[in-house]
Amino acid sequence: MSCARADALSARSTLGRSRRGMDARGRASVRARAGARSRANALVTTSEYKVAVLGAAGGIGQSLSLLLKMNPLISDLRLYDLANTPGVAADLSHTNTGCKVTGFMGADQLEDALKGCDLVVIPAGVPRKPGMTRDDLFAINAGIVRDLCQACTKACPNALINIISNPVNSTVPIATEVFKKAGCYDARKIFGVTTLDIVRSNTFVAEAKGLDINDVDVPVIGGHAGITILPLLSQTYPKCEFTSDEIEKLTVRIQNAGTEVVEAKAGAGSATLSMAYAAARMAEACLRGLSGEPDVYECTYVASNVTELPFFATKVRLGPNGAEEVLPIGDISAYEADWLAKLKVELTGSIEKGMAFVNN
Ligand SMILES: NC(=O)C1=CN([C@@H]2O[C@H](COP(=O)(O)OP(=O)(O)OC[C@H]3O[C@@H](n4cnc5c(N)ncnc54)[C@H](O)[C@@H]3O)[C@@H](O)[C@H]2O)C=CC1
Ligand SMILES: O=C([O-])CC(=O)C(=O)O
Repeated sequence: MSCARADALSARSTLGRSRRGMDARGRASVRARAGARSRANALVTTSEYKVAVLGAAGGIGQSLSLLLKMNPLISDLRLYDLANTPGVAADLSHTNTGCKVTGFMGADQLEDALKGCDLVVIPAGVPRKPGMTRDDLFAINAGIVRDLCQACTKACPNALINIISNPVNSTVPIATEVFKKAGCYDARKIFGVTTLDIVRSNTFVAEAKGLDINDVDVPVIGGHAGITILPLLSQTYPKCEFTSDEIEKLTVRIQNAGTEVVEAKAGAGSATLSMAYAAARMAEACLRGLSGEPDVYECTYVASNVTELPFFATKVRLGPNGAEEVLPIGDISAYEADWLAKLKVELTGSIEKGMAFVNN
């Protein structure tokens, strides 16, 4: 499939972009109200996914858990954190959606939270404060992601893993090495969640060009930190003409958008609401792929042969086994090629740092 075709499909097929995701929820709720038992049963057989959120009591975790509780593809939602999950779970359990929610608290309950899960979403860890880079979080978050992934290798070795905890450029290699060591690594199942970069790019481009936000799709490749975030404005769908000034301003804004939020929050953390929204979209795409729905695409940071780097974010086709196909970068402009050369140097260092953390 050509990249342009994949862009077009992706633009129509995911939660954030789409009226389609909202329609699916609407349809599920109408069915429930009508009490159409046989149709509801048919729905249940294809919608019984078990999902765990690790770090569920945090800024991202709580909003994300609410969005996942509203997703008709999920029947069983497990909320794990070091503290406060009983309260978050009790609160969410009062919402009248067809999904069971259970809180798990403390390391003793981690494996119970994970048992039988199809998808594990990990926003556990500390966020940035003004003046910090994402790599400054490595000292704390690397160990958190390693330990949580070790528990996944025991309790749900076949689950898809969506890693949000920063620095994503290093935490995905960490997760990979943990699964390799445990003898249950499947490159198709570990994802760094870079969806927020796509969500932001689509928003900023739609605003700048006066486009319908529901129609815009900007692929973002590379990684998820500063200059490793590379929006491919030359591949914007629908096709758009940008001046060089627009390209420079949009690219730099997208690369620094996380910092824009960190500074606006002035010490109270980083993006949580937009991140929860983006993570819910990625989780839904993974589940739709698992369910056998064709043509589900997202840009995400995965094990990749697209460049000489072992991990790289490009558009990926999601299916019953996870990342069924990692799509190539496609044609890019000279401006983008310049950034690509620079980002590879930084990304290589972050990947090596993550791998060394587990192996040395
Ligand atoms: N991939 C992306 O695009 C983005 C990633 N992030 C990252 O997400 C992470 C979480 O951010 P926030 O939710 O704002 O932070 P937060 O501090 O509000 O929440 C983090 C939660 O993780 C929990 N936690 C810490 N250690 C844990 C462990 N061992 N097991 C289970 N839970 C544990 C904490 O108790 C807390 O509830 C940060 O690393 C942040 O940098 C944030 C925004 C975007
Ligand atoms: O900037 C941060 O620290 C959080 C993040 O990854 C983002 O918002 O993209």
